[in-house]
Amino acid sequence: MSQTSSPPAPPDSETVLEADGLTKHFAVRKSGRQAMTRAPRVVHAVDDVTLKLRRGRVTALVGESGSGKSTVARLLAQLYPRTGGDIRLHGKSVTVKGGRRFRAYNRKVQMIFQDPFASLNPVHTIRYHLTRALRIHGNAGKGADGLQQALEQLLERVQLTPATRYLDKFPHELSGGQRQRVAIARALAADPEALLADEPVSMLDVSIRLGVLNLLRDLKERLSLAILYITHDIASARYFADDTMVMYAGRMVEGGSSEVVTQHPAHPYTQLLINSAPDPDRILGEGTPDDTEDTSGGEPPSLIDPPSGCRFNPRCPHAMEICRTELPPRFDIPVPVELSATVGAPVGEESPHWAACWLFDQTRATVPAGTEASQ
Ligand SMILES: Nc1ncnc2c1ncn2[C@@H]1O[C@H](COP(=O)(O)OP(=O)(O)OP(=O)(O)O)[C@@H](O)[C@H]1O
Repeated sequence: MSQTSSPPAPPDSETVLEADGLTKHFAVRKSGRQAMTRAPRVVHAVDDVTLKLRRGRVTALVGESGSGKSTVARLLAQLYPRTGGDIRLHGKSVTVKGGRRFRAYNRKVQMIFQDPFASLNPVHTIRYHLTRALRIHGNAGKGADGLQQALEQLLERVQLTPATRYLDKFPHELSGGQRQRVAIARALAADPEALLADEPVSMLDVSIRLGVLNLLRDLKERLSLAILYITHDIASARYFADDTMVMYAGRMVEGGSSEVVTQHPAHPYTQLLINSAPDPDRILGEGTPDDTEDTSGGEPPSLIDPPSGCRFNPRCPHAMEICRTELPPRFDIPVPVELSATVGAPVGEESPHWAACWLFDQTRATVPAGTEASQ
């Protein structure tokens, strides 16, 4: 399988959407006597997540089930209020709760969900769904001809041609891949700058996943979209994403260029993910969506009472005393010489590879065997 062919982000690559210290705690409902006696408890779904989505680039957010990926996407889409942190669109802080301001934000930032069948109303045709989206966002053109032209252009953009073959069909008359293309077309009706794609191919038949990812990549290039690609499958991140961020138990643990993160994983959790999903060709036709789930090497912790220090420490083969008590900051990791041309210079103030892991604290102990690949 070929890897993503995008060049490194140029230093001036424009940040469309960014999260800074994003945090979301869900209140846990207490029942009966608990309500009288216990202090309020929360699920630490997302803690201190910082990321940037840039024009014309795909950023993958990878992690096992329950790590907080969907919550990050929903926070970025302003579907949930956040507990803390900031969301900036073109550098301006935005908090919207609904109404006109939400619609204006939503015009720039669109979300695509995992299950295209659930996101399309079965009683309405594709024409209805797309017309509604075009009208809401003021892109329906002038008169009946303008609308028809806009509808056909949308379906052509997602490679459903001739458009007239699909416009008057109902969702159940389309295949899963075609439905997901319609869901993408509906998102494009807003003419967005950022797309938040929450596991956009994991419910599709393996034979058509690659086609949908290639379509998203094509749209990224033609429309200069900033795309967040959420997945369990780190192999597909290497194929599809320019940059990859790894999440564990609500926190970001590693990030950088996809090539370096997937070929020279630094954080022991990323190494575990890669070792349990070793076949980069699986996306092309082997296995099922559930195969991508990593369940090896222990269980993720409770997010109601997460471990202190590094949240991965109870599962980590290299855990040291400090890992149990102190939260690791991000440490920059040198890019291997053979990849430095591909990965390019750091973008702005950012490192092309970092890990939140005490193993990479140069002022401390030597790096243990098995983690030296990216040193
Ligand atoms: N509305 C909610 N109320 C309470 N807890 C929630 C809510 N939504 C998510 N959570 C919890 O937050 C944590 C993160 O969930 P999230 O769905 O963001 O993870 P994920 O990485 O996207 O998982 P998956 O890949 O299974 O979708 C989980 O422990 C989940 O149970």
